[in-house]
Amino acid sequence: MSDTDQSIGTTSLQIAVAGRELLDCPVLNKGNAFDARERDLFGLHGLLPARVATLEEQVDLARARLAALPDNFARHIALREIQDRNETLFYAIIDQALEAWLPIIYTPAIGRACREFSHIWTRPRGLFLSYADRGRIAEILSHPRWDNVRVIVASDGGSILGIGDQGANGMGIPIGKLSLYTACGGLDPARALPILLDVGTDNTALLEDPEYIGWRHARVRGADYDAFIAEFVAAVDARWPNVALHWEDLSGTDALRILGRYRTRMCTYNDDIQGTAAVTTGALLAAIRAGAAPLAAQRIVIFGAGGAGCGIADLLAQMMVAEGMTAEDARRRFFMIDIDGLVREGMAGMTDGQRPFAQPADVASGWKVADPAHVTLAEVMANVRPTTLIGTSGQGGAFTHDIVAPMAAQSARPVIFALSNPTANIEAMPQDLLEWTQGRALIGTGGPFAPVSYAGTSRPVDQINNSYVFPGVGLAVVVGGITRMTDGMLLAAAHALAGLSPAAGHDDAHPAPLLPPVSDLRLVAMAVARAVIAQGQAEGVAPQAAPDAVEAALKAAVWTARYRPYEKAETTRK
Ligand SMILES: O=C([O-])CC(=O)C(=O)O
Ligand SMILES: [Mg+2]
Repeated sequence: MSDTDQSIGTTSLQIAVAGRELLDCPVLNKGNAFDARERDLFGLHGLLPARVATLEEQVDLARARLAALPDNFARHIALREIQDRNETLFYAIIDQALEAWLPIIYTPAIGRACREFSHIWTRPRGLFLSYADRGRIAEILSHPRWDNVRVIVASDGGSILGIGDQGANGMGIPIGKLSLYTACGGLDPARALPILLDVGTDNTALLEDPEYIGWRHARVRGADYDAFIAEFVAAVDARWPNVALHWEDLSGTDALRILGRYRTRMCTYNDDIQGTAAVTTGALLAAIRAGAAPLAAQRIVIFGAGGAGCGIADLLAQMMVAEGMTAEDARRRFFMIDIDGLVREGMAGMTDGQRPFAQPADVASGWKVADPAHVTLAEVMANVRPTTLIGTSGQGGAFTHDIVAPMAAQSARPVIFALSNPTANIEAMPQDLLEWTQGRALIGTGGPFAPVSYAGTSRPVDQINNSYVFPGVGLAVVVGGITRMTDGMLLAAAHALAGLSPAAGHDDAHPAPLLPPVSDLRLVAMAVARAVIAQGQAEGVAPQAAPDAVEAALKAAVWTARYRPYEKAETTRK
């Protein structure tokens, strides 16, 4: 298969398979849109009905069928089946109306799709590498089918969205994230590889489900788990030296440990930690432009001190330092709350990600608290009087009226980002947040919400989702030849995102969103990619290239959902 010149619609692809094998290959299949010439060339006569359809006709028909289905879960399943049959058609369906389709192919529908993955799974996609396969990972990866892979999303299903351990059912997420790499970042689907590292599960409902598709075993942990990951990473690195290895939805401590271990050795990043941090940082920058307290005056409470919470604190602190604060002063601005309450020095079980943000052991000595050994969110809120409250806890409804309302009394524009996903796990509903703060809060959520009305105005709800960042990062790696993902590049992504914010001219009469709309995610991915490549060049982790050349390469790399004419490669098998 040759690369195509996207600017010339007629550039053809050299195809080395034919007949039924061609129809069974989702990245090449056109269904009944193969024309007479191609039916001749590839031996498709008889395998397809006589009428030759266009992509547009296929899209219209599919959209009508999808519209007739009872709900978005049914649409998710149907779309995934289309994707497994014909990827071009799948992306053409969701093209043009990303805002409408994202909640169906991704969050929140994907939450239920993961819970029920064993029951809706029909065809193989990507790779399931189970612990029982250890010792032969390199062999499995060696299949020529994967020769063109440039971006891998890998999960062990340990902490899917806000819904916890889903074992092998977590495969829904690598598949979904890679769909967004293509839909938003223009990644050629032939270069995408979703991987589920099946190390067992501790989810008893799954272990007891006779239909469970995964390796029926308690989750492997500790040194055995790390050795399995090490074998996987070494095999990936040897097979694809320039691949982007994206980790997703590992449990918090595994996520931080693995990222720390490998990020200096290869181009690898963790989306929950770094992607979420970059989008949150970009959104906070935008909120500050819209009237939130300036960075130097921010006090930030983060409820949920796992990978995402720690990643957000880390990147925000780096931004504060970049703007002139000392590292010590910056760290003290954060109040992280985990299962054991406010994270303080000397606490048992503190993770490496939490340690820099531990408050002094006696921080609460002058506060009124019920149990000094466990300082709660409500107690922190009452005593710290934060300007920003961020939820990464997975605990639906944790931000109650009593937690939130006092913020409005203390700051003109409190910032509240309730990021947990899917909808049942969100810390507070946007409508409530606005009402409890008399419409003054600058709010954001992790998933999609319809605009909410407050005092006669309709207010869009910003989706502070890492899909504003990772598609652009992937594009940067593929086009820019990036070899390491640095914090500087994440900050550059955050600034690029804030640069597109509609919020700069915000006033009370004309409330504007913090982030550009989801329908602009392609534009956002381009801006993020540009910024990440420029920063990578400045840091010496990407080859130098003139901005014009980068721009041209970015445009040329973007895959679009249309059928290209096929020619027979020399080696076509019939
Ligand atoms: O997937 C999303 O929508 C955001 C995310 O990474 C998570 O919640 O784990
Ligand atoms: Mg995630």
